[in-house]
Amino acid sequence: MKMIIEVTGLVKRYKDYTAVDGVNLSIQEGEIFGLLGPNGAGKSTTMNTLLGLLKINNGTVKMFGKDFSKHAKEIKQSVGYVPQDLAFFETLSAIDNVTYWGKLYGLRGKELHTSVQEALEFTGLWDRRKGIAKTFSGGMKRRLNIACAIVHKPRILFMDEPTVGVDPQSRNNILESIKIMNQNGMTIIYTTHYMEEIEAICERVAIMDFGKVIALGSIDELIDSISTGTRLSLELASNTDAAISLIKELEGVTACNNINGVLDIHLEKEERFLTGIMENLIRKEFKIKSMTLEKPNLETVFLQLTGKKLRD
Ligand SMILES: Nc1ncnc2c1ncn2[C@@H]1O[C@H](COP(=O)(O)OP(=O)(O)OP(=O)(O)O)[C@@H](O)[C@H]1O
Repeated sequence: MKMIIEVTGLVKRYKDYTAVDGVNLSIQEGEIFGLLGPNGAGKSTTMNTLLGLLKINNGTVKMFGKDFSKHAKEIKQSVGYVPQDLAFFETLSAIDNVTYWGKLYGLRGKELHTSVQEALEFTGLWDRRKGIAKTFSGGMKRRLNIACAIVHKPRILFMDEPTVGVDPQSRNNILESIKIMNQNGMTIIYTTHYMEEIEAICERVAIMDFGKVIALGSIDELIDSISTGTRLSLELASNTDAAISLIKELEGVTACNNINGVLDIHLEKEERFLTGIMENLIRKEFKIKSMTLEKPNLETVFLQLTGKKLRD
């Protein structure tokens, strides 16, 4: 697998405060790589150092196999950036904004014209190309932000929380377009504190907290790495306490408590333990009124590693 970004021992300090503290990352060409972490974890700072927007205090960054500090100008030609804050001119039209960014990246003439049209078509803004940016809805502004970032057809696209403040439909549109860009060969680095977005689009993820990468791998690998299993909430028609005695004895059950009349059951990971509980309850003629199942996810991984929730 070809590494398109290699980061070693990255440190970034703001005066005395260490915002990025010895980060190592290897990002493969063609993947959608997620940087997940709570507010202030150091995701944007990491991204901004990789983009050369912030000077690093220590460590090395290589992109396309080249040392960033020596080949910054050349590398930047093949990199795009969708910043967290909207980065276009409010008083210009969509087409003028994207053309401006295309020119900044050195596009001219027919190539510029075609690339601008493609970027606006891809983001669904071609029909509104003459509209002034400040009159656009939140979702359209986010899409314009993306169009400006991809006009020069970068090989790597950094996206810093590109769905902040958009409605669910626009969010889904943005996530779908990221998948299409990726299928067309673009490597995407995506930061968010929404675990659901990472689960929807990313192949691998680095979880950050206090400037450090505390876990790195595919979503399945990270979930497999923790001991927390499935949690089952079960409401029975009657005989809840009798059910507790039964369930506690079953294989794979690590805890079973009565919380306000609802059974809170913690299970080891395998599916067969859940089947075992159901079979036993039915055999003993317990009547189930309702049940919910909570499988471990990236939030659980974060909780187990740090003792806190992603969005605390
Ligand atoms: N210019 C700055 N000067 C001083 N401290 C800063 C500066 N920028 C960021 N920080 C601090 O560095 C830490 C990491 O910030 P950063 O923006 O990288 O986090 P983040 O994970 O991207 O958070 P968010 O999800 O809120 O964007 C925070 O504690 C933040 O307050």
